[in-house]
Amino acid sequence: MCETSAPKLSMDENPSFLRARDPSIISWNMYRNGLKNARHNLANDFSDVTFISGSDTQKQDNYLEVFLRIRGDVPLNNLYTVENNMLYCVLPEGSQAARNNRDKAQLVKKFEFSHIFDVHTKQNNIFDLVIKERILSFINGHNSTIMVYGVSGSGKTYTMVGTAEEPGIIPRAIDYFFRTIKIKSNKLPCFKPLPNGKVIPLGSQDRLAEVAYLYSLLEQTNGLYNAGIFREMERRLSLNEVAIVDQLSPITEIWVGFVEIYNERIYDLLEPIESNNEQRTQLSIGGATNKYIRNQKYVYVRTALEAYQVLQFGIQRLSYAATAINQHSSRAHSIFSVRLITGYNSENCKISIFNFCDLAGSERMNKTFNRGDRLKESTKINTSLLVLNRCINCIREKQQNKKNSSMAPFRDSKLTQLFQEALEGKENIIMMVNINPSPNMFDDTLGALQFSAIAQQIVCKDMSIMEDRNNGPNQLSTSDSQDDIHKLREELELQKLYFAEFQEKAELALTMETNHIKKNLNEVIHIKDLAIERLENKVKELENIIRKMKMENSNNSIVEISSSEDDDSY
Ligand SMILES: Nc1ncnc2c1ncn2[C@@H]1O[C@H](COP(=O)(O)OP(=O)(O)OP(=O)(O)O)[C@@H](O)[C@H]1O
Repeated sequence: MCETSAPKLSMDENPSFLRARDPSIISWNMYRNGLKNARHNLANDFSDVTFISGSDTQKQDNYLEVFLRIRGDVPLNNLYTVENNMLYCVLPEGSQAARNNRDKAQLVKKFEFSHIFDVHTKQNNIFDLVIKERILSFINGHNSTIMVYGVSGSGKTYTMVGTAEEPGIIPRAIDYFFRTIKIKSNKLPCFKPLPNGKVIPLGSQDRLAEVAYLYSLLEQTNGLYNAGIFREMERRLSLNEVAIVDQLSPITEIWVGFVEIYNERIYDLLEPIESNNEQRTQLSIGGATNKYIRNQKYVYVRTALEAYQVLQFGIQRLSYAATAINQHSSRAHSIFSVRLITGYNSENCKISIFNFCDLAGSERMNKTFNRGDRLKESTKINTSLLVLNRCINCIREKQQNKKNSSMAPFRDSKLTQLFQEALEGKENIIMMVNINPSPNMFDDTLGALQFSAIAQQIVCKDMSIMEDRNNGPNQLSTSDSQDDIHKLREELELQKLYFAEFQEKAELALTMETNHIKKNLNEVIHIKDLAIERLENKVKELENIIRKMKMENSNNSIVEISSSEDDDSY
């Protein structure tokens, strides 16, 4: 058995590509320190000289990324305006928010997001901007979670799953995984992921049994129908470009799991359907710090079609119902989980996990008029979302005030127990908040926006997604690229000299008579400007090299799919 949790990276342990390979960064720090000292000593004498602030070049905190998607088929009604990554909303007359608002001058609220996907956004825009880079990171061994949050009917499931014509994040991700890492479609699995993040080798009987289990699930879905839809979707998605993997590890296996949390109970959506047993088995949570779902079933898949069919198998069993807000409303939180096992042998393999978490939507009783089972469901949904809100609030407060000793109530809901590590910023997690801009949903929407405002203040560990891209799928291979890199090294050496000269001048300036300093500082600033220009050129050159590498790889590569510019709906 091999120990297998994806490495958790911090900025210090794993500097990103540029940091790791760029010796000029050391000079940059020297330069920055030099400037700080110079500013400290000289600010009084030369108030007209603009210094670059030390904080400008210091690493910023890495905040949880929160994206907003505004439902596309509902007019904005002049209530919402998007400007860059800001959302402005006018409190509509008659809304509870307007009634509660004591400060009459402040009838507009402002929320900032990592990015806003407005009503014109296509499904592929979200995938390209938010998910693609995380898939590359996942292929390189890092865990990722995406959580969609919002009021009932705001478009969460549409964003996550989508339709046959407009596939959402999960089908696109499935298509992307399998086009990037091609697995032989008749291969038997060698290892199996356990729910606790470990992996076990499989004996020959077990390997056959796993494939038999997959077939038994596929038989129970409307396989042919799904296959037709998927083939058509796959044909259109295949017009989109994917990353290229030159070399696959000898062991590369994909397994998928799918659970729902319904009425605060966890059910496996991939467990066998027992025709004579209506009762579903409830699963419990295990693990001390890293929580997992005990006995969760993972299914081995070798093609995108198989993965898609297993997804559909689970979706058919998800708890949906019609409510006054949404004809097809998810009554449960669902977690579709992809596990990738890579490595060389049983002693040396690792697993990475990508969780797609579609939260059930909050809903007000006075909007849904729910009764009976629906009412019980909404109460449980609202309670678990409230716990999520409280946890987010508490984490934010603790991070901002280290003396704050209050405990976040993770244990109060299954959802927050499972995602505690991620919510605390220790794993890579992003949130997609969906809103329905209809005026009668305003008060509920405002609640979701306020949640997002708090969530984005959570500080996360830096997962340094960037370095994976450069160490992983796109590797330097040709002699041309080597030459280019060699030239860049020479350029960097030159820059180091520039920075050293700059440092020397700055130090000299500090020791001089006041009337000489200005002249020297002007020289220093000139050298600095030159160095910055060179740095900028270097970045451009690097970009060109990477572009060139991709083209070269695409000529020799295992996988190459051309892109089509005129297809913007996929
Ligand atoms: N961007 C969009 N473009 C077109 N239709 C959309 C869009 N977003 C949502 N819809 C439609 O709105 C309806 C509600 O969306 P969806 O079921 O995804 O909401 P939800 O947030 O998941 O709701 P619930 O929490 O109740 O499950 C669906 O019919 C969906 O097709």
